[in-house]
Order: sequence, then structure tokens, then C-alpha cells
Amino acid sequence: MNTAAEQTVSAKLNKSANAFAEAKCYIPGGVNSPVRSFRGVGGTPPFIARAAGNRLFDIDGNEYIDYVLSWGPMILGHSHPEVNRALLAAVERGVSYGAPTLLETELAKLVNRLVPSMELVRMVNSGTEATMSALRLARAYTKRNKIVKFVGCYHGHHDSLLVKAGSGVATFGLPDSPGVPDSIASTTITVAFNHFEQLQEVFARQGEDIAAVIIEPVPGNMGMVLPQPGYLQQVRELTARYGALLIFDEVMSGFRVALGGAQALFNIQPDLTCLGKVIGGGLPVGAYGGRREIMEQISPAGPVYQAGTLSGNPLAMTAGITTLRIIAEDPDFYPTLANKTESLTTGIRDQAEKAGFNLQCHHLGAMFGLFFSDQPVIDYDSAKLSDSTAFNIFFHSMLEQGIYLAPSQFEAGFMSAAHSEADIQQTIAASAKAFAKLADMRC
Ligand SMILES: Cc1ncc(COP(=O)(O)O)c(C=O)c1O
Ligand SMILES: NCC(=O)CCC(=O)O
Repeated sequence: MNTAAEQTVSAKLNKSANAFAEAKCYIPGGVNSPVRSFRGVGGTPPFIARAAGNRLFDIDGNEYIDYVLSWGPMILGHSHPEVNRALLAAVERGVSYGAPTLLETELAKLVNRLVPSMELVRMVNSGTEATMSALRLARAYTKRNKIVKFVGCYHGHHDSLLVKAGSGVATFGLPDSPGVPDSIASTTITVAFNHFEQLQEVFARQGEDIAAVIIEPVPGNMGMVLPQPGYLQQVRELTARYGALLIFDEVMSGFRVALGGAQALFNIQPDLTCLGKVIGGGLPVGAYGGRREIMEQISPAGPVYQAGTLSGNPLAMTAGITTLRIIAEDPDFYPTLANKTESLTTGIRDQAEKAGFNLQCHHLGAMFGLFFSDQPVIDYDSAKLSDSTAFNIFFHSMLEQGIYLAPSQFEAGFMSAAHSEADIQQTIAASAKAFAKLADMRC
């Protein structure tokens, strides 16, 4: 699909291409999550053999500076020695018990300390489970059925929220997924992010029926988009006025835009919060939590059922505890990450400008987004206006030069503690070459 850049990459990915072909014989599309397939940008995804620090190593012997970081979790970098040591020791004690452990309380306490709005915390195995369970709880607590979500926000792949979703759904240009019953989709109302008047209108018409508004406070699944000043506060006030719960989906922004997540940064207290990614330190963990009185509705404290054979798994808790302790201990951890992210995005934007391209660069904490657009990007409609062909060519040129970005314009990028100044300069230099290639192709 893509050009010379892609063919050069493919030549370096012979083993991966064969592995991908074989995987497709046994796994739908050859992947266990669609966003890994490179369907949006074309070409062969490198099959990864191992990872260390900020590097990925594929089975063809190529090495990449990684800005995907397993889609966000690896904030300390891959194979962090302290996390690995803790995990190896945990393996020796047995990998799962299906019975209470001290580790679960320890992680819940840590989360409560870092995100105080989460007075009670329930561990699950993924971000999807966290948002799915939070919606059920919100519906039960308010005795209302309708949910409001924002176009281009992604909250996982369960029925209620697979409506006008971002991430892979946006990348592949899918309308709402087949298999989601109309009866469920029709309980989900969608409005544009950053357009408070739309939310106001919805509440004016149906406010008494709305159980919850679920929002990515800093969306990262339509590319990375920033909330307009005061917007999240307005959403908070409106939901409170109508007795609807405000659910912050901080699966991506949690422990990433700041230690306490977007809610700490913008000083907003949601009723419920969903976490995932960083909280598991690379193992499968999600969590939801919030006001005690609401969370006490969850079984067995209350009647709302939610369960999990592997929930609170000792390995996952160990990786999460070790990661959160490390990031919480060092007061310079987030300022350093934020500076690195800013210097990366500023450097890339400067190179784009030199080559005559308009690039919208967003960053907050250790999260960033790049749009090939001369318009401000504030919502899904403006994100869609960006030039995806230019992005695809840029993406493949960067990959060829050993820089691993998310394979879609509708995804965010991530910085880790393991990225050095030299890596950032190498990435900026690679971007200069990628823009030069794009400029050549334009002529
Ligand atoms: C904001 C947000 N919520 C929920 C999810 C779903 O998490 P998971 O993929 O762990 O199910 C994701 C990522 O996939 C996400 O970015
Ligand atoms: N931004 C989208 C994700 O993080 C999802 C990853 C996946 O579904 O594999």
C-alpha cells in the first residue's frame, strides 16, 4: 500500500513477514489485538523477541527506540531490574491463589494515596473490565440507564462503549461494531469532546435518565487531544447538578499525565475512576474505584455483581506495587518525564516546520500526539482532518530508522524514564529525514 519506504522496511522484516503469515493461519488477522496489525499504515508489524529499557528487538535483529511502551504501561521502560526482581521472587511463591493476599490491600492503599478520590478500589484484569464494571455500578447506583460518552474516546471493547469509539475502531474507519445489540447501543449517547454546549443540550433533554458521563479527561485514542481550559470543570458541575456520575477513564492518563492522573492536574474530583496500563507495570491489571458510598454497592459489600478468577493476581499486584512505589518516591520523576516529552515534541515540530509541514504537537506529562494538520485539533472531527497519508509515510520512515511509533494517527505516544537525551536527539534527527522524504515526495 505504501511506497518505497514501506518496501525497504519490509526487506528488513523477512522473518517477521513469515511469522505474520503463519500467525494469520491460527489467529484472526495474526494478532491478539487489532491495533498491532499495522492495518492502518500498511506493511508488516515487526515481531518482537525481547525488550529492555527503551528498546524493542525484533526477530529479524532490528532494534527500535520504543514510544509505544506496550500501549502505555511501561513508564519505567522495559525489563526494569527492580520490577523484574520483585516478579521473579513472586513467581517462587506461586503465581495465583484465588484467595485474598496482603498484596491486594497494599496496591489498593497505594492507589488511594495517589488518587484520593478512589476511596475504595476493586482490581480487575484490564481497562475494558474496569469501564464495563464502572458503568454497571453507575447504572445500579443511580437507577438510570443512559450513558454519555465522547466521540473518538475509547474505553475498551464492551458493548455499551463500542459506540463512536477511537483507537483501532477509528483507525480502521469502522462504523459501530457489528454484534453490539441496538438495544444496548441506543442507551449510549455520544457528544463531541470539548464542546460543552452539546453536553448541556443532551442533559437539558434527557438529564433525568443519564446514569453517567464517561470521559477520557485527556483523550489519547483519537490521537492525543487536550481539554480546553475549564472544560472538565464544566462537565463536573453539570453532571453533579443532574445527579449523574462522572467517570474519569484514566486507564491511559492515570500515572502518566501526572502522578495523580488528570484529576490531580486539573483539580477535579470524579465520582468513579478507571485505571489500567501503568497500574499493572506491564502485567494485565485494571482497577475501578471512587466514592465509598458508591463502591459499597459492589458485591459482596452490596448487590452489584462483578468478579474475576485472576483479579488481584499476585504477579500483577507485585508489578503494580513496585512500579507505583518507584514513580511515587522520586519528586523529580514527572517533571523530568514532562521535560523530555516537551523536548521531543518541540524538536519534531521544529523539523517539520523547517521542511515546510504544519504539525499540531500536543503533550502533557509523559504522553504526546502529532497531527499532520494546519488546524487546531480539539475533537474527533478535527483529528480526522489530519493528513493520514503523510502520517503513514512518516511512520514508515521512522520505523525504518529504528523509531517505533504507534501505527496510527489516532493513537498517542508515550515517554518512559528509560529514554535518554541521546535517544530523543536521535528521534528528532530521524524525524528530519522523514520530513525530508515527505517533502521530496510532495515535489
Ligand atoms: C482510555 C482507555 N480506556 C480503556 C482502555 C481499555 O483497556 P484494555 O485494553 O486494557 O482493555 C484503553 C486502552 O485500551 C484506554 O486507552
Ligand atoms: N490506545 C489504544 C490502546 O491502548 C489499546 C491497545 C490495544 O487495544 O491493544
